[in-house]
Amino acid sequence: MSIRHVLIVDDEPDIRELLEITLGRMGLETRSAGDLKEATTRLREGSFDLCLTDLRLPDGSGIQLVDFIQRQHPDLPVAVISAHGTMETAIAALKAGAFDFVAKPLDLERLRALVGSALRLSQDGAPAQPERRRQPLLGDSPAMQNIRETVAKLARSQAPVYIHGESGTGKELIARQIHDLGPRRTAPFVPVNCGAIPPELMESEFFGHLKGSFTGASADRPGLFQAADGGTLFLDEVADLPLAMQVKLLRAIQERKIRPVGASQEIPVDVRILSATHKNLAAEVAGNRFRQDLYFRLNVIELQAPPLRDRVDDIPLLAAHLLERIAARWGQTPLALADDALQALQRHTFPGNVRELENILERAATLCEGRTLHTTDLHLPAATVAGIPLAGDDLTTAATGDSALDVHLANQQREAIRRALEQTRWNKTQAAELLGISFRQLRYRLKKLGIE
Ligand SMILES: Nc1ncnc2c1ncn2[C@@H]1O[C@H](COP(=O)(O)OP(=O)(O)OP(=O)(O)O)[C@@H](O)[C@H]1O
Repeated sequence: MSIRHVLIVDDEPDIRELLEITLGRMGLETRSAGDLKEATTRLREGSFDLCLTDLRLPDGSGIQLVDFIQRQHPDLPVAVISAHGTMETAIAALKAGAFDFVAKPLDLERLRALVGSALRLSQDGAPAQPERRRQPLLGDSPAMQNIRETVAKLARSQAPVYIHGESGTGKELIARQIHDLGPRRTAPFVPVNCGAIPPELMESEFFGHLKGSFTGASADRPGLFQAADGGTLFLDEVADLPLAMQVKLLRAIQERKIRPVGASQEIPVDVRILSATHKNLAAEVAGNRFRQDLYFRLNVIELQAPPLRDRVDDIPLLAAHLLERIAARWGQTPLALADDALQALQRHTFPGNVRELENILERAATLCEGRTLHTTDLHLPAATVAGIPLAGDDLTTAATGDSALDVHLANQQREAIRRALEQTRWNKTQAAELLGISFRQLRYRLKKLGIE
C-alpha cells in the first residue's frame, strides 16, 4: 500500500513530537502545523489521508479547522485532540463532522486505534456490504434534509448516536445510513431488538458463550459484539434492556472488551454503538428504569426522527418509492396513486409513520383491481377520508362519545382491527404491524372497543 500522510496541528512542540514519533512508528508520513493559518497552507500544499488537530489553537479553534476541511476537503477525516474536561467542545467537533476525538493526556493505544479506523475511512471506494442494496433515506422536507446532512457528518465520526422517534419513523434506516456512509461500511451492521431477547439469554446473545457453559450450550457461539466487530451494533428499543444487562453493556462499551459466558479471558472488540427507542429515555432514567451512566454513554449525540405527520410534503415521494418497492417485489410495474388518494394520505395522522404508509399501500395494492389507487382502496379511517382531522393517534376517543359519527368511527375501527386479526390468525403482534400501530396501542384499542 502507498505511504499515507497525516497532518498534525498543535501549538505544543512536545505533543507534536510525540504524535510524529507514534505515527512514524506506524509507518505513516507526517507534516506538522502550529496554528490554523499554517494548517490551511499545508492543506493547500499537499494531500493528506488524515488530519489530527488540537481544539485550542493560538489563532482560533480546531472546530474552525474541522469546518474548513468539511468544505474544502470533504473526503479527509479529521480527528480532534481535546484537553481533559472539555467534553462539550469535543462533542461540538463531532457534530461539526470530526471523525473522533482523543483526550489529553494522550493514551497512545487509543490514538493508534483511532488512526487505524481513520485511515480505513480515507481509503477510497471501499464498497458497502455487497449483498445488500442500500436503501435511500427519502424526503425533501427541511427536517429530512437536515437529517441527511447530519447523518453524512456523523458517519465520519465514531461517536455513539442515540436516535429518538416514534415507531416507524425510520430510526433503523438512519442508523444503517450512518454505518453505510462511514469507514466501517465494509464490516457488518448488526441490528438487535433489545426488547425481543429473553432476559435469561441476553448475556449469551450479546457476548457469546463457550460450549458447556450452560444447559443447551452445545457448541461455542459468538455473540452480537463479535458479530459486529469492526462494524456497528445497533441497539433498537434500547430502553427495554433489563437493568442487570445495562450494567454489563456499559462495561463492555467502556472497556471495549467482552467476556463470553463461561470464558475466563476477556476479548477486545471494536464496535461502534448506535441506539434507538420510541420511549423517552430521559424519563426512563428519571424513573430509575434506565441507568444514567449508560444513558450518557449512548447519548453523546442525539438525533430526532420526525413523525410523518410533521412532514406531509414527503408523502408523495415516499408513496411513489414504496409503490415501486412493492411492485419490484411482485415483479410488476408500480401502481399509480390518484390525486384524491394522495390528498387523503396527506390528511392522515400516521401513528405508525412510514411503516404504516408502507402497510396501507401494500394492502391497497393487494386488493386493488385496477392500475390506479383511489381513496377507497386505502381503507383509511372515515374521519381522515372525510377530512376531519383527529388529534394525535388516539382515534379511540371517538368511541367514548355519543354522536352518530363517533359510533360510526368506532365501528370502522372495530372492523379494521377484526380484519387484521383474522388475516393474521389472531396474532396480535402481526395484526398491530399490519395496522401500523404498536402492540400496546392495539391492546388498548381492543379493550376500549370491547373486542374479545
Ligand atoms: N425516510 C425514509 N425513506 C424511505 N423509507 C423509509 C424512510 N423512513 C422509513 N422508511 C421505511 O419505513 C419502514 C420503517 O422504518 P424503520 O424500521 O427504519 O423504522 P423504525 O423507526 O426503526 O421503527 P421501529 O421503531 O418500529 O423499530 C422501513 O421499511 C423503512 O425502509
